[in-house]
Amino acid sequence: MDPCQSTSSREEARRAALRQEQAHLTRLYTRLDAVRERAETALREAHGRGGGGTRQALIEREVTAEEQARLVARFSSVERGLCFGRIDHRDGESFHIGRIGLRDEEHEPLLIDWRAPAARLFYTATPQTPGSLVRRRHLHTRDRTVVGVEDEVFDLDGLTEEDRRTLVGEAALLAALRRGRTGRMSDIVATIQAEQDQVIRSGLAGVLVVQGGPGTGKTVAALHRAAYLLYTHRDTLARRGVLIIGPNPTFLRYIGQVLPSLGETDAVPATVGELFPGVRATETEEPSAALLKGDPRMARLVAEAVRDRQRTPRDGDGLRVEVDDMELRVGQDVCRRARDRARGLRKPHNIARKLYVNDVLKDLALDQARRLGRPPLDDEDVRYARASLWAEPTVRAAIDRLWPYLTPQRLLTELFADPAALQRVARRAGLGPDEARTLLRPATTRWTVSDVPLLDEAAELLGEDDSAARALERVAAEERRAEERYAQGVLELTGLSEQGFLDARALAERHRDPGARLTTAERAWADRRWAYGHVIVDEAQELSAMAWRMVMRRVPTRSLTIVGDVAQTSDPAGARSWAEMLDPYVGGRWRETRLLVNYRTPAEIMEVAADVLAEVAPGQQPPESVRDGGTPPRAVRMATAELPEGLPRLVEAERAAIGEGRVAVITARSRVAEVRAALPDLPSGATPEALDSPATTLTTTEAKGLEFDAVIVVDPDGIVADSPKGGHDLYVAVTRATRRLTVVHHGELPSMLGRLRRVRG
Ligand SMILES: Nc1ncnc2c1ncn2[C@@H]1O[C@H](COP(=O)(O)OP(=O)(O)OP(=O)(O)O)[C@@H](O)[C@H]1O
Repeated sequence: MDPCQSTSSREEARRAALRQEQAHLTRLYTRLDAVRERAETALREAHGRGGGGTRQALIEREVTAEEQARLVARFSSVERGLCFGRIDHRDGESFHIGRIGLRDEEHEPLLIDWRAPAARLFYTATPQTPGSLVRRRHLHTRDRTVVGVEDEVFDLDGLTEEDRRTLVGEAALLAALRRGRTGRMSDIVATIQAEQDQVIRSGLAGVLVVQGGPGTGKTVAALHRAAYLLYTHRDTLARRGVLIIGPNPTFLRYIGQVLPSLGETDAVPATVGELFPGVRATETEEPSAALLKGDPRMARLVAEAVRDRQRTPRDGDGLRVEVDDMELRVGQDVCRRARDRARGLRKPHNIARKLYVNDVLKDLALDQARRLGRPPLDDEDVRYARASLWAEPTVRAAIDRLWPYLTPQRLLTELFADPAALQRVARRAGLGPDEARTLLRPATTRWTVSDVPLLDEAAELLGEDDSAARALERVAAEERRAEERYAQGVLELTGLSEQGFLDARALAERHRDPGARLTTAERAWADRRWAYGHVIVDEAQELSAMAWRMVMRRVPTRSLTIVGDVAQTSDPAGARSWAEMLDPYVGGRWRETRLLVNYRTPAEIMEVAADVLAEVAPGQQPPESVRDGGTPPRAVRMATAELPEGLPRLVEAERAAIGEGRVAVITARSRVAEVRAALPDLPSGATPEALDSPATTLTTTEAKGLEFDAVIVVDPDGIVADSPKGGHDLYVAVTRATRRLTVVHHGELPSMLGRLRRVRG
């Protein structure tokens, strides 16, 4: 802003800038309406063409319909905030920046996609390093109207006379940060900061770790990175998909709108508890069990559990089976040899089982022939006899006892419910008797989040007998190649290959059968062995060593973005350092970016959080707040007996204080029942309504990654005492607030919260 401008000339400048930008915005929306209309018409026509015609016509119609539907969805998703910025270059060229790229009828650019290289300076230019920019302008719009503009001038002399007259200044970022929370994370395309831009546009290959304190925009930057990578590497990533791992279902709902609002739908969100198809675990373990189940020694335990199911008969007589009133026998030594031979294959248990079964069946067949007085069997006779013996339920049952076909679920359910087997297997895996007892539980217990990596580990070691499927797949692969060659021809004919939305393989896949019409996300979701093109792990500090083993199997290319804060680790099996977690997989070949500015929590609250951090993780640096908050954070003393009356009163007062925003009451897992009883009308953090309600109750675990206008933390001592990482949980809890923080305590206020202003309840 030009300091010499008087108030009235500033107002005049503002109005002129608004008029200028409104004219361009109107043009943009007119163009958006036109391209959307065209896509809708094309879609209607494609649907209207009926089912007849040649194969070529059928494929063309399919291509058109799918692509036009995709375009309609994309154009509709960018309606809000279509254009949010403009950059002016020294050579007089100027570009408007928006959610998507648009060109006019003459193919001249009207709007540059925020992810395109031409938009980069909008995010990275600073007064020290402006590049070729003379000005950056932020546009504030409501529906299709420009309601504000804000300029940063890098070179006043570089502006034209008219531009100088329309200079306007106002902090776009701070305006965005002060907005009341809606219960859903919003995109930040308009205000991405330079340090975040580096994260977003970092290359696809390799492992990028984004370490940063609470509120530094790690999550939001990672989501924009997903959108950027999908835009820049669409060919690879649209086919293989991007997996986004978050700490719990509420968090995934919280971030769920960001990518669709950026026009991207190819990402697959999941918690660790959902990564094993067919199991959807949400419950967590007691800290001691969670710690043990996350320990890398569990990989050995699972391996030993599998070996334990590859047995030889205990009876010195070997295997004895009744078939047609005759007892057949196979000696113990023969069974042992068959077992050793099958193990020697070094194949998964269920695959190696075939060899074992064949060996034992052969000996049973020989024994049967001997007992029936038949002449020696040739190979053909053996094959026949084996097949008919395998059809006998008694034979199957006997062999199953020695080398059963196992699913991961069966293996672990039976292991955890069998004290003797657990002790035996644990001893062989190097675990102590007490540790084995920690794992013991009834067979009816539901799967927990910590069980899921163990199921995945078991699935790797057990394998599936898919030889028949593989034979079919070989035939299908040849057919597929022929279809792709054909589809490539169609794409070239329709010109769609140039637009880059679809490639021959994707087209051939979609056309082949109804199953293939599933989206990438749907196919990936159902397939445990799906290899993603890129994986983003949020709140990554919470993942145990066993969970990392599972995640790494999902991304053999090791193209990952790992987002987290080791100072916020609350899972007992979580990370103490990134090196400890990552080195086993990439041997030191990972790059780290640190985000240092807190965009969420006002400075007054962050000072309190910094005291907590100094106590629980000395040496860790808290991030610096970008803004002051006004309301000093406070402590309210309330006896436990007063909670039923005092808490609802407090929640009401906070709601009144913040107006439109959201209130959260956060407490320890051990206190949450009591707190929920005092606030029966509030939904709990684990329910789908939690985010849409004006107020909610959460445990510290459920509050991970979320934010609220006002936060009431109940019983800080209880939070600290609740688990070995309780201090870190308290740090998480006090850093969830965007405006107001209240701590409710019944005893003495912990000294690390001494900075809070004490008030009466
Ligand atoms: N450049 C930005 N412009 C506008 N808002 C931003 C920007 N960067 C971050 N924010 C906002 O700051 C808040 C915190 O961001 P985010 O949740 O991504 O932080 P985080 O580092 O993941 O935090 P935590 O570790 O505590 O979960 C969000 O409301 C986010 O939208």
